[in-house]
Amino acid sequence: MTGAAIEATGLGMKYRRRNGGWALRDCSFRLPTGRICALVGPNGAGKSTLLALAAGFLRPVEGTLRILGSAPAEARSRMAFVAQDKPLYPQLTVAETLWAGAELNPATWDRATAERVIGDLPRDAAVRTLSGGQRTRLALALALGKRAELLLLDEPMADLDPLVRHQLMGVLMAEAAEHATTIVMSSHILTELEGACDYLLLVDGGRVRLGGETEDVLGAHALLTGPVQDLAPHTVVESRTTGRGLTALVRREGPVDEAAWEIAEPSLEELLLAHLRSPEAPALLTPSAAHGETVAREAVAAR
Ligand SMILES: Nc1ncnc2c1ncn2[C@@H]1O[C@H](COP(=O)(O)OP(=O)(O)OP(=O)(O)O)[C@@H](O)[C@H]1O
Repeated sequence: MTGAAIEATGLGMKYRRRNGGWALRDCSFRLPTGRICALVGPNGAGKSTLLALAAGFLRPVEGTLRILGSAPAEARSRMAFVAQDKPLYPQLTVAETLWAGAELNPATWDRATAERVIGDLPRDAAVRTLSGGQRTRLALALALGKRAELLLLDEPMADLDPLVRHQLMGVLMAEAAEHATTIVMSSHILTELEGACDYLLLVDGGRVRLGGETEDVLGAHALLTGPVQDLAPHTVVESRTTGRGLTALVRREGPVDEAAWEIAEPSLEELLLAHLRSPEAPALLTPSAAHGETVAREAVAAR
């Protein structure tokens, strides 16, 4: 088994201002190193909370979190975190911000990559005069220039125009491939994640509902269409009656009867939407994402 970039065991987090409600609860999972992980889930699911805990910006109320084998605070020099609000020093210029990045990371600073991310942003512009998308580029340049082993990116592409988004996704993927960087990237734009991410974490209601290699999680499910009503022995995530009988997204529990069903593999979007519409569907963690005895018992082997 490869090393873990993130290992969460019984992780729970409450905010004091939230009247005792859990922002995250009972989260146990493992993210192997070298993966590009899509962190998805509805608004308020707990994605930013999970990333801030991993970055060591918040402390869990329950459970433990190991980042690259250490406590989050001890792993800070080996990871980079781009928070949703992209905090930067407004009074500095672009050039001064890059200089600060180089000064803070003298051993690892990768100027060429940082410059590539910055593109044509005027180096003498003050950060406070930059647009939202330009600030994002600068924040990503700092994160990528640090040459971290783990990049935690909270909706990094949300305010970028399509051209820049495409270009920066390319830079991210190239960096990940060249340096085996682990990337965790939250996003609501599923099409953006589909081609780029090889690992998936679906968080919903403060819990991890799906975790593992995207291919394996998708492969563990099937879209079935047919005239029959009996879906046993498969676990039904979502089903609806259509003109052609029944269409269902199921978790395969053994071979599917090919004579009875038209079988298709769901797209990432179909899989995620079906789970979000069916909160009662049981969680699925593939073996590489399962961590701890309890989770291992619940883990479903990828088919
Ligand atoms: N600073 C805070 N104080 C109090 N409650 C908070 C705070 N930050 C987040 N929460 C609450 O914790 C829960 C999880 O929020 P979080 O920001 O982690 O969700 P998210 O999945 O990142 O959502 P989004 O997709 O909208 O960014 C929400 O119910 C939210 O209201």
